[in-house]
Amino acid sequence: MYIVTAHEMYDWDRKSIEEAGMDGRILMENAGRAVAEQVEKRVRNDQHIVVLIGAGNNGGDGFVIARTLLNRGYSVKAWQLVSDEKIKGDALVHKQLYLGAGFELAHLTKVNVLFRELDQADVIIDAMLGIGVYGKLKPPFDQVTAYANQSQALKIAVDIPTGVPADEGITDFDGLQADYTCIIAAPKLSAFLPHTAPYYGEWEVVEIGLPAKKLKKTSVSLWSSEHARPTLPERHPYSHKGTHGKALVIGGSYLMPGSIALSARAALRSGAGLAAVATPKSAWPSVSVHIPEATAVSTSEENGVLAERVEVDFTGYDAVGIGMGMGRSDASRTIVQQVVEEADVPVLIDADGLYHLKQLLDVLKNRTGPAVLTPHPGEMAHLLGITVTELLARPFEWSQRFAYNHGVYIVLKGPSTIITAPDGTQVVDTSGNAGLAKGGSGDVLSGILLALMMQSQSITEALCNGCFLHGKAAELLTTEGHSKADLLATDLIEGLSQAFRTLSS
Ligand SMILES: NC(=O)C1=CN([C@@H]2O[C@H](COP(=O)(O)OP(=O)(O)OC[C@H]3O[C@@H](n4cnc5c(N)ncnc54)[C@H](O)[C@@H]3O)[C@@H](O)[C@H]2O)[C@@H](O)CC1
Ligand SMILES: Nc1ncnc2c1ncn2[C@@H]1O[C@H](COP(=O)(O)OP(=O)(O)O)[C@@H](O)[C@H]1O
Ligand SMILES: [K+]
Repeated sequence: MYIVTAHEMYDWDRKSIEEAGMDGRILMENAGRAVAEQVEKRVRNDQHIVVLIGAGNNGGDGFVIARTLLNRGYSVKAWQLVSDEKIKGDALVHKQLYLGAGFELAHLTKVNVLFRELDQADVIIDAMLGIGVYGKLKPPFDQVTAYANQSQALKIAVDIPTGVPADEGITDFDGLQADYTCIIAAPKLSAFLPHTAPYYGEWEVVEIGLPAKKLKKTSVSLWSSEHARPTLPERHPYSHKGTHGKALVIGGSYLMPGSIALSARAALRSGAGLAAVATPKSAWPSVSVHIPEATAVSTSEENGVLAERVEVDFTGYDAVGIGMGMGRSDASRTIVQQVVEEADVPVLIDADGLYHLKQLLDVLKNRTGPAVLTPHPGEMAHLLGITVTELLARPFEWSQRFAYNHGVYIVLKGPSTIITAPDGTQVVDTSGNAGLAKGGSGDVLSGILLALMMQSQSITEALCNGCFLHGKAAELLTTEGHSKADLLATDLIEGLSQAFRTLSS
């Protein structure tokens, strides 16, 4: 499923009408009816519904919704919040159809009268403003939105909650806090941004008859189980351990042996044929106890951390992961540099490896083999030299710029993880839940990604599937047995079995 900007949405709409001969009035009818169907699933017909209607096409959808629900016997009061001359085009056609059907329309004169009505409402349908919003809400939308936000009624937004921008980059806005948003035709970028996504509540996308072929291929899409199922690595009956790849993970330290153990174990649980660990000798006993299947690479150490170079031949491995629990000593930076310069196989850089990478960006640019960076927002902001707030206002744009300029893959982690390829194409994975907000989850993800990178044709697919399995494992574990509070990274590794089984069945 493609994720669109407001511009891409308008472009799709325009081409459907101008090139495919679609009629905007039919699209509006389809949109309103599709939303009404979703409303019916959530609302009983003894509940009182208030539909708030604005000036644009979002308001036009509101007229269709009100008419459809009234025809089906629901108790509905439609409120037009703007003056008559502001209702134009397709919205005016549907206003006339609404009135022609003999239904009553209330006009806003004094906001207090509307507020008394909202006090009586069980359900508020927000058809005030859609993707055409610009700037902060003007009266009466600002007051009505603020009042609705205080209401206990179920709030259902049409396409996008009023006031919320469709695109990234706008942080100063007042938005309607919806419980559920019925998105028209394609999810907008803001459904995946940490500062705007919470306004949507739960959401779903409804199809309204826009010709799929008229949507210009957008650069962002959404990953789902339908993509994961056919692209997950298969295990051929005659395969051997070498077929599934030998991973080398470099990291860990005397005081932080856990991270590298989690990564190595997650890699083997995700199908890697072999895993070797390069960690200080003093850390190895604590690591190996958690992962007897892994082998150790001989290393030298200084004060419990890896010293200078690791004496390994990278050509003996199918992928290298570096940084987990490695520490931030100068010596560990030289090892990150060594890996970036010398390992031609795909390299995944995480955690302390990313900290060092900030000083190695020129080396990174000159690298020819694939590189995958797996930052959380703090690490990504550090790499870019900006604040986390600046990053999160435009995570798609920043990731795209960095991936393109440095020729790397980026997995920007979060509730909506953004996977960016060096050519700038982006995929969003929304699997997972707050059970993952605990130290160690990221180390597990690195191991999963490493294993899938070795077993997949496409690195992007490997990264998308890895994030999806990680999130799915958390979802399955917190549906049965675990809670989001008690879930540990080690549980997540064991939960991978169920995630793999669910996706392959
Ligand atoms: N293919 C499509 O794109 C379709 C879109 N539809 C609906 O149309 C919507 C987009 O329609 P429009 O482009 O008319 O946009 P809106 O419905 O968001 O209305 C924009 C109008 O609202 C006013 N406005 C903008 N910012 C404001 C602010 N800050 N405070 C107060 N008023 C403000 C302006 O008068 C502007 O013209 C979508 O969100 C969707 O609900 C559907 O009708 C069906 C088809
Ligand atoms: N609230 C959340 N909802 C969904 N996923 C989350 C949430 N919080 C964290 N995650 C996921 O958990 C992982 C955390 O990674 P990271 O911050 O690097 O953790 P650590 O390095 O401490 O193990 C990422 O994959 C991230 O997407
Ligand atoms: K709306």
